[in-house]
Amino acid sequence: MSMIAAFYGGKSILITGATGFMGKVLMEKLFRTSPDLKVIYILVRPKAGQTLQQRVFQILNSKLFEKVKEVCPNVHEKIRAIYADLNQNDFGISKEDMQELLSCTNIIFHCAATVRFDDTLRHAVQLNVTATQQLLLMASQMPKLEAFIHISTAFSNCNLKHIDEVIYPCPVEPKKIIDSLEWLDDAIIDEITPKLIGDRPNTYTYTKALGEMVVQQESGNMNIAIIRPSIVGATWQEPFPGWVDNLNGPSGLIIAAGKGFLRAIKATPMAVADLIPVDTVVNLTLAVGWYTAVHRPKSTLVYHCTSGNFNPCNWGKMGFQILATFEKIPLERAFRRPYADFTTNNFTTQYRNAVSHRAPAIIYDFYLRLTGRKPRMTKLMNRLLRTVSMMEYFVNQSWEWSTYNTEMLMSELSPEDQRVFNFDVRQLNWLEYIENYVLGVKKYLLKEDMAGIPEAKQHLKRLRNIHYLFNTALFLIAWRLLIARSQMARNVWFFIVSFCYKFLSYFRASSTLKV
Ligand SMILES: CCCCCCCCCCCCCCCCCCCCCCCCCCCCCC(=O)SCCNC(=O)CCNC(=O)[C@H](O)C(C)(C)COP(=O)(O)OP(=O)(O)OC[C@H]1O[C@@H](n2cnc3c(N)ncnc32)[C@H](O)[C@@H]1OP(=O)(O)O
Ligand SMILES: NC(=O)C1=CN([C@@H]2O[C@H](COP(=O)(O)OP(=O)(O)OC[C@H]3O[C@@H](n4cnc5c(N)ncnc54)[C@H](OP(=O)(O)O)[C@@H]3O)[C@@H](O)[C@H]2O)C=CC1
Repeated sequence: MSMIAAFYGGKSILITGATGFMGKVLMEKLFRTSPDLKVIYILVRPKAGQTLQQRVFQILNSKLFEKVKEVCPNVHEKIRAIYADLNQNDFGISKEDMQELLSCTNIIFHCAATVRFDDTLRHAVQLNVTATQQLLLMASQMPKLEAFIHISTAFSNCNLKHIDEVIYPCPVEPKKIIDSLEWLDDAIIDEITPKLIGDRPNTYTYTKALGEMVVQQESGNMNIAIIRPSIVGATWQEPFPGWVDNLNGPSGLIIAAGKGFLRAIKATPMAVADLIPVDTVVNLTLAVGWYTAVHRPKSTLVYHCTSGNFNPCNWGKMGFQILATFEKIPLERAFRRPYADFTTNNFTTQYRNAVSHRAPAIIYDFYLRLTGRKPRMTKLMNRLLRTVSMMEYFVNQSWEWSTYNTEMLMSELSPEDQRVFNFDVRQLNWLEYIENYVLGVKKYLLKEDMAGIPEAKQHLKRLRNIHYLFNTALFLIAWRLLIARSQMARNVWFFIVSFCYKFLSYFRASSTLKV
C-alpha cells in the first residue's frame, strides 16, 4: 500500500491554479491514487465566458480525467470550486467560503501564477508575490493545516550558473516593492523594471524569486516546502504519455516548427535542455506534501525538479528528434516543410529571420492579397519571432541545479511509493518521450486526427515540389539577369548550351545507328 496515497485519504486539499497545466495533472493524480480524499477546494475565476461550474465540468469531462472517473465515479462531488480572483484583496472570496476554507483545509498546493515572460512588473508582482503573501496569511489562520507547498521555478535564480536548494535573497525586499507599486504610476514602473530585474531576463523569473522570499519571511511555524521545476513538458507516463494542453515552454515552438513557420532558431545545440515531464513534477509535489506534513522538517526545504544532472538531453538532440518525428507524423496543413537549424551567431540569426521567416511570409501575404484575401502571415510571423526571442535566453546556456533534497526524499520513499509517485528521471528515454510529446501536441493540443496523416504527407510532397519549382524559377531569373549584364556569364552560358546540344546530337546519332 502506498503511504503517500493513504496520507491524502480523508484530507481536504486546497489548490490554486487548478485550471492550469500543472494544476489539472495534480488534481487528476490525487483523485486517481487517493479516491477516498475528502474534498479538493479549487480557487477559480470565471474566464472566457465560462462560469466556474462550466470550467470544472470541462476539465472533468476531458480525456485527462477518463481514468479518474473509473476509480472515483463521484469525483464531481469531491471537487468544490470556490470563486476567487488572486488579483483582488482577500481574493474576492465570500465570507462563507473563506470560513469553510479556514476551518477545513489540511494541505495547500499553491500553483497559480502568471508565467508570461512579458507581463508588467505590477501584474507579475500582484500574482506571484502579493497573492502568495495573502495565501500564506490565510494559511496561518488554518488550524488543521499540515503542509503548504509552493510551486516556484528552477529559473527563479537563473542569474546564477550553479543553483542550490536554498532561497536566495533579492537586493530589494518584496515588501518594499509591493508598497512602492501601490503609489508609483505605470510609466515609472516600466522605467525602473530593468533596474529591478537586473540580470534576470524577465519579470516572471524575478517575481518568482520574490515569491520565494515572501514564503520564507511569512512561513511562521507552518510546514512549508518549495518546489522548483525546470521547463515543464507533456506527460511522460501518467495518466497516458504525451498529454499537453497549452503552448507554454517548448509546445508552442514545436507546433511552429511542425507547421513550417519556424525554420531556424538561435540556440546552442550542446546546451542542456532541462525539460521535466509534468507528471514527474506532480509526483514529486505529492511526495513533498506527504513528507512535509509527516516529517515536519525544521526549515523550509527547497526541492529542485530538474532532469539535467540525472539524465541530460541537449537542445540539438531534442530538435533533431522533433524533426525526425515530424517525418513520421506530420502536422496537417503545414505552411512549409518542417526544416530547421540552430544558429549561434547574431548575424546568421538575422539573415535566417529575413530569408527563412519574413520573406516567405511577405510572399504569402502578397499571394493572399492577389487572391482577394486578408493578409495575415507577416503579423503571425512577427509574433512568433517575438516569442522566439524571449525563449533565446533559455536555449543558449546551461544551468546546474543541486538536488540533495530531491534525492534525500527519493531515498525516504518505500519501494511502492517510488513506483506510484515516480520522480526518478534517470528512467526516462528521451527519444521516446519527445516522440510522444510531438504526438501529444498533434492529438491533444491541435486536436488533429491520426487518420489525416496520409493527406498531411501528400501536402508536404506538394510543398516540396512547389519549393523546387520556386527555386528553379528563381535561379533562371537570376541567371537571365546575369547574362544580360555580363559578357563572361554569356560566354559560360553559350558554352553550356552548345555542349548540351552536341551531347544530345551525339546521343541521338548513336541511337539511330543502333536501330
Ligand atoms: C548539432 C546540430 C543539431 C541540429 C539539429 C537540427 C534540428 C534543429 C531543429 C530545430 C527544431 C526547432 C524545434 C523547436 C523546438 C525546440 C525549441 C525549444 C524551445 C524551448 C523554449 C524553452 C523556453 C523555456 C523557458 C523556461 C523558463 C521557465 C519555465 C517556467 O517557469 S514558466 C513556463 C514558461 N512560460 C512560457 O512559456 C510563457 C511564454 N509565453 C508568453 O510569455 C506569452 O504568451 C508570449 C509568448 C510573450 C506571447 O504573448 P502575446 O501577448 O503576443 O500573445 P498571447 O499570449 O496573447 O498569445 C498570442 C498567440 O500566440 C500563441 N502563443 C502563446 N504562447 C506561445 C508560445 N509559447 N509559442 C507559440 N505561440 C504561443 C497564443 O496561443 C495566441 O495564439 P492565437 O490565439 O492563435 O492568437
Ligand atoms: N509551465 C512551466 O514550464 C513551469 C511552470 N512553473 C510553475 O508552475 C506553476 C503552474 O504553472 P502552469 O500550470 O504551467 O501555469 P498555467 O499558466 O497553465 O496556469 C496558471 C494557473 O494560475 C491561475 N491564475 C492565474 N491568474 C489568476 C488569478 N488572477 N486568479 C485566479 N487564478 C489565477 C490560472 O487560472 P486561469 O485558468 O483562470 O487563467 C491557472 O489555473 C506556476 O507557479 C509556475 O510558475 C514552474 C516551472 C515551469
